[in-house]
Amino acid sequence: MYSFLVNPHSRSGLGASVWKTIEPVLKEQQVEYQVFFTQYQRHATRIVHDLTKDLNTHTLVVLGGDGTINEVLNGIVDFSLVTLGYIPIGSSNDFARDIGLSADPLKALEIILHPSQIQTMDVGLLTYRDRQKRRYFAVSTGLGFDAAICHQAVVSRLKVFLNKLKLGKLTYVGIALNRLFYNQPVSMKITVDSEENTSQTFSYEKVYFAAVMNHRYEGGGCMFCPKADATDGVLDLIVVSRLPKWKILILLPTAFFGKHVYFKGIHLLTGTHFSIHSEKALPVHTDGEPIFLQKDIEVTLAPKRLSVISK
Ligand SMILES: Nc1ncnc2c1ncn2[C@@H]1O[C@H](COP(=O)(O)OP(=O)(O)OP(=O)(O)O)[C@@H](O)[C@H]1O
Repeated sequence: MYSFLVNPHSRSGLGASVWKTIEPVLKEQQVEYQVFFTQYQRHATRIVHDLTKDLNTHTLVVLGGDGTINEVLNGIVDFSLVTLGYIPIGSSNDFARDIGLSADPLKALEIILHPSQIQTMDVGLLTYRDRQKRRYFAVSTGLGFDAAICHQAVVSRLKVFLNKLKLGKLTYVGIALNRLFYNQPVSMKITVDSEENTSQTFSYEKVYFAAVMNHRYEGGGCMFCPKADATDGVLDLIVVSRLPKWKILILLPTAFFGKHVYFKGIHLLTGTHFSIHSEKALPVHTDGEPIFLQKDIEVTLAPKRLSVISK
């Protein structure tokens, strides 16, 4: 039995119309399925928690964007009991981009119904407020400028307008320029635990953002950590610091090709646990979904991995 989680609101309303093309195929192929439509923010988490708390195996199929994937992850009671299928219809789709999932909903559905490859993927775990609060992430979590863009995108009318023109990705470019102008860089102290159980602390001045990535892309195709691999058992960190704003304007387009790594001021590290302390409270996101301002976050890997239909 397939359980479909449909965010009708994804890409400003595309979700509902895509479902209308998916459902006839399921009926025609006599697929056993149930469907849940999300009605409000974080509803997907609640639905998935209720579904998976029976501790049976489940195949969950998400029709939405990275934000819906994030909400679904945070509802799963035991990752090892779930197989995830994904029909990417969001604005940024960074999770799908790295796995190479088809952007054509009917092709993606065909793969989900007849999979030839299931990948076991790492899941990231963010904790904050002295580990009292936690959120899983599929793609990345970040503190600073990248999260400020996500915070702004949630309230942006620009996103709705550009999504209607099928140019949703441009939302992030427009908002990035705006945030770059207003956000001031800060100092950060970052402790990284490596795979070999060594721990090192680094201090950075004038940091625009620090992002811990499980996949290579965030922000709608920026390959911030070109070596990130969601199957390697480690997380990748990027810190962007000590760069004049005009240089960041030049750097950002190069990040679409992973060429930003050659700029002085880009720091890349890998590890299994990161403690990040910022001089000031900054916006935080997981998979593009905003979390209130934080000064201290910790990022690590969830103890269990998730099976994802990839081909
Ligand atoms: N019925 C609903 N009405 C309003 N918002 C909803 C509804 N269902 C889910 N949401 C919210 O929609 C937000 C965005 O969803 P999603 O990530 O699927 O699409 P997107 O923003 O277009 O894509 P991306 O995250 O890839 O940019 C999530 O924060 C989710 O909580």
